[in-house]
Amino acid sequence: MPVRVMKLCGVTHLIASNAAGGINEEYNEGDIMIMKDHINFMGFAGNNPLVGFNDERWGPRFIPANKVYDKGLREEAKRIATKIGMSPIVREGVYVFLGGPSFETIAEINMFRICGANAVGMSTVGEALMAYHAGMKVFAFSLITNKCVQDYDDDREANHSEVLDVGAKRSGILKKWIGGIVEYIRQECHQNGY
Ligand SMILES: O=P(O)(O)O[C@@H]1C[C@H](O)[C@@H](CO)O1
Ligand SMILES: Nc1nc2[nH]cnc2c(=O)[nH]1
Repeated sequence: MPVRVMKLCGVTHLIASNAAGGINEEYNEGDIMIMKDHINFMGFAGNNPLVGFNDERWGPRFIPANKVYDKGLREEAKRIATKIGMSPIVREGVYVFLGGPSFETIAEINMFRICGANAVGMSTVGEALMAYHAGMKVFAFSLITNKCVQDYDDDREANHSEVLDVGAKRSGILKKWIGGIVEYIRQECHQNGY
């Protein structure tokens, strides 16, 4: 498990990113959504990375999941976003994790919107749960690469090339933002004697 290898190497914080479709109709292509929570839809079907024998050296058998995404890191990330002038594109919301690789049907998107999801994607939740279980602080965000189709009269179709295009377009500002967050984590580790 890569996250556990990181833990063995002394890593204390996980920063995870993903490309995601925007379900919240106020979200625009190119927005960045800080993950404040997730819906582990894969987990509903028993596909949780913590299933199976639990070695207590990694963490306890049963863990709470209401504080997976560290509040202090989220607040700091918003502060840095304001400082570098990117707050107009920064959101905070709930990510729903599906297995893919097909994108969603209109009925699925409508269901997830009603369930409180703001963005949908195919990753991150497994890694976040593993890291939180092992005592690491987790920060995760989604780059909204497309607005999900939620209407049968909308002829657009989700596709991977727009995901890559939006990723390339936002790479500069994301490097600056993540650089600021990493510097904050470095100082925090230093203060805590790591
Ligand atoms: O960042 P991830 O890997 O979650 O990106 C999503 C899932 C697929 O790799 C890709 C689909 O276009 O976006
Ligand atoms: N599942 C899913 N993953 C994505 N990654 C980027 N856009 C999307 C999307 O609309 N749905």
